[in-house]
Amino acid sequence: MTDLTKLSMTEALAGMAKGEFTSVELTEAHVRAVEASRPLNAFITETPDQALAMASRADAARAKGEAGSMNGLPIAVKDLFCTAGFQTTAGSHILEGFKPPYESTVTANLWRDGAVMLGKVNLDEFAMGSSNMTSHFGPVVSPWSPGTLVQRDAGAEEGGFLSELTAAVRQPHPVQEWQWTRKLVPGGSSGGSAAAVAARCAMAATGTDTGGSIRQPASFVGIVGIKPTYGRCSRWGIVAFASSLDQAGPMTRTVDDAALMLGSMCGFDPKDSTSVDMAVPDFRAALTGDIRGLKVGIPKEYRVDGMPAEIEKLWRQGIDWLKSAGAEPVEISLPHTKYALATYYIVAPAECSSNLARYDGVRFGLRVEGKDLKEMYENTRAEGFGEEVKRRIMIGTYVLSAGYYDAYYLKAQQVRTRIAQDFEEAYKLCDVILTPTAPSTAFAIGEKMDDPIAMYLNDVFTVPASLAGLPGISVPAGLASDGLPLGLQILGRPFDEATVLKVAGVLEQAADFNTLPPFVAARG
Ligand SMILES: NC(=O)C[C@H](N)C(=O)O
Repeated sequence: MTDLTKLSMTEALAGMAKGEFTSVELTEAHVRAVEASRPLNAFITETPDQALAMASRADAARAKGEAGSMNGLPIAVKDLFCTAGFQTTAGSHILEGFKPPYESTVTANLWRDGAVMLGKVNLDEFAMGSSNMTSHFGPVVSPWSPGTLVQRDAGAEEGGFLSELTAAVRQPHPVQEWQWTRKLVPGGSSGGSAAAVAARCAMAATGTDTGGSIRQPASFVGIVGIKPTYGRCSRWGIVAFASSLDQAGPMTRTVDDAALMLGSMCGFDPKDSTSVDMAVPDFRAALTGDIRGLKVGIPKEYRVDGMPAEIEKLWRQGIDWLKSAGAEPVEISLPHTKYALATYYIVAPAECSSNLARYDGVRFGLRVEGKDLKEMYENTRAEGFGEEVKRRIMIGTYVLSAGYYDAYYLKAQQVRTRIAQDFEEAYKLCDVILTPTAPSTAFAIGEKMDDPIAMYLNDVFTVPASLAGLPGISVPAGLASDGLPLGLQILGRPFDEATVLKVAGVLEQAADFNTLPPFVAARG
């Protein structure tokens, strides 16, 4: 029988429709893969019982002819989405043990369409980071990290304290252990989502992207990740980081899967005042492969100093691929790009400082007592938040404070408008924009942690579209000379995810990226 964990979601749907296997079988295979992938630390909470119960319901629905668009597909959920009755931590100590009494709209939509929940996956604390290193639950290890599978003879090792008699009757059994030579980050903040999908333990995962959190990890682990237009997916029930930027989106192994899952996740939701009441197109139908005559903008300002030659080369390769498919590259200018990072790292912390004020020890999760109410607040927040979150709360509080508001926050909002106008102008000349997703391949766990600015630079190509609220996708485009994946990013006009996905499909075909991460190749 085929290895069910290697199928794409659309292949699995076809297999289940033909009766080749059931959702329960598909889910069991993934539950085993989740267990085998524990060395990656991708999951904060595994929910195998829930998964199998949902899978049987999906099989029953299929038998009755009531299969939804995601029927029976086992997926992972970033631990930033509230899941009713299941711990939702946001990767933070302050929310440890918090079981929401309600379900986020995005996950509710996925369950409505028959998807199966394998568990909740790790992330940077409150989605603040580009490495998954800021999680209270420890870093996630990328399945691309080099290492070897070691067979250890457990029986023989235990021999030390077994009597000779027991040792004689006991059969030594081999234990498989993965030994890392170097541990790499999966990117972030949706690092657990990225690792789980790349490691073939989840067929897909939900992610969220505030300044690149879906696209950068997708690039680091060689998968597809789309951040839809701001307002396309409901933010209701997603733990808020920066409300004017946060967007949910799918992380998958193919563009077709991304189109399928996005269709299920999005849609108007009256519970989110920024949700846009607009029909959801059939995203899969847009994947025609026909991009003849389409104008692809190449922003000259994205040639940043110090960008490795390899990334530049891959970008050129991407242009050639689209050209041979009949698209027309045009040079465009996004003149305010150089202010995007600084703008983002004022706006996002400002909103975070306000959003995170609610964690006071009274309403959710952790409470650390003190001699009075004020001391209880201080103790709870001092113990509950990690370093990066505290840094952002402090920056945010500073830029919003009297005397600095005009100089920082207001100015940043004005620059944000300029950045959005740059894109408006550019889209008069082109239909989509092609750029690299990230300025490097994955780095080692521990690197850049003492240099926040170096960490923030990861977002240099992703934040401009976030500030402008535009859709963007990262597609795996190849391997760099260090053997690690690199992605290319396609940005589109507001609510034109269909074209973004169509172009992504063409890139996907041209790149034909199908290398398995070493961790998966060793698992067999
Ligand atoms: N949340 C995100 O989109 C990630 C971004 N690197 C940040 O730390 O804000």
